[in-house]
Amino acid sequence: MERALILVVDDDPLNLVVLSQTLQPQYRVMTARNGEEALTLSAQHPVDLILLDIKMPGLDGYEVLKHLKNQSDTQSIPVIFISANDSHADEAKGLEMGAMDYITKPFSPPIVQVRVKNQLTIKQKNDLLEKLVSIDGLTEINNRRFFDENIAKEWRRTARSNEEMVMLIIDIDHFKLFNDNYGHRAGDECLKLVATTIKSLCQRGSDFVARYGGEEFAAVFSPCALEDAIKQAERLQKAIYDLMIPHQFSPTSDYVTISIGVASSRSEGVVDENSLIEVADKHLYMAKEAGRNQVKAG
Ligand SMILES: Nc1nc2c(ncn2[C@@H]2O[C@H](COP(=O)(O)OP(=O)(O)OP(=O)(O)O)[C@@H](O)[C@H]2O)c(=O)[nH]1
Repeated sequence: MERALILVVDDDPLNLVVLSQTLQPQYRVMTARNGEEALTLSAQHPVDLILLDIKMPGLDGYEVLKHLKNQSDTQSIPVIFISANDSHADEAKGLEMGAMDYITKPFSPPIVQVRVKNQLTIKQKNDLLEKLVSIDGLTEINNRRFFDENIAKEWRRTARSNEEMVMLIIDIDHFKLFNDNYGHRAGDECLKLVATTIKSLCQRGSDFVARYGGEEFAAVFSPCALEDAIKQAERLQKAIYDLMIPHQFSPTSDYVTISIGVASSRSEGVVDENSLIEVADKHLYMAKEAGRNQVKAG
C-alpha cells in the first residue's frame, strides 16, 4: 500500500523541517508556509492528514480548517492542530470546529508520531466503512445509496460547466422467468455477470454505474453527447447478448437480454437530476413495450 500523504502547515521554516524529519521515514510529506498554500495543496493532492499551525499571518489555522470543512473534497481530511498556545479555550475551539487532535509546542517527536498514526488508523477505517456502505453486496458494484449521492453532485458539476450529461437505465428482460425456471442462485450469478460486464464497459473519467434496483442498473456519463451514449448503450446491449447466458423461457430471445432507456440533460422535460431519471425510465418503458432487447432514447 502507498504511504500516507501528510501536509504540514507552519509559517516557521524550522518547525516545518523538524516536523518533516519526524514524519518522513514513514510517510510522504508536503509542506506549506501559509494557509492559502495549504488550501491549494489540499485541493490538488489526495492528502490523508494535515498538521496545521494555528497562528499564521494571513489565513490562520481556524480559518483554514473552516475552508477545508466547507469543501466536499477536503472535509473528511483529519486535521491535527499544532500550536504554541496551550490555552484550554483555544484547544476546545479547535476540537469544536472539527479538528481531530491538538498538539502544543514545543512538541515531542514520538508524541507527534503516535498521534499521527492514531488519526491515520481511524481515517483508514472510516474510508473502508464509507466504501462498504456504497457497494452492493451481491454484484460488488456501486449501490443505490452511492447512485443517489452522486447523481446530484454530477448534475451540479455538469450544470456549472455547461456540459451534457446522460443517464442510462438498464433492465434485464424477463428476469422473473429466469429466476422462476433456473432458480434464485442462478439468478444471482446472472446479475453478477451482467453487472461486471456493464461496469467494464463504462470506465471513462467521471462515468459511474450502480445497481439501481433488483435487476436494474444505472449508468451515468458526463460529459457525454446523447448520440455517443446511444452508441454505448447499443454496445452494452450487444455485450450482454454476447455473454450467451441461456434463457430458454424468455419470449424475447434464447439468451439473457437487456432493455435500456437513455435520457440526456438536454432532453425535453429534463430540468434536474430527478427529471433526468424519470425521462430515462420513460424510455426504458418504451423499450420494453416495443419488444425488449433494445435501446430507446430521446
Ligand atoms: N436472483 C435474484 N433475483 C432478483 C434480485 N433482485 C430482484 N430479483 C428478481 O428480479 C425479478 C424482476 O421481475 P419483474 O420486475 O417482474 O421484471 P422482469 O421479469 O424482468 O420483466 P421485464 O422487466 O418486464 O422484462 C423478480 O423476480 C425479482 O425477484 C436478486 O438480488 N437476485
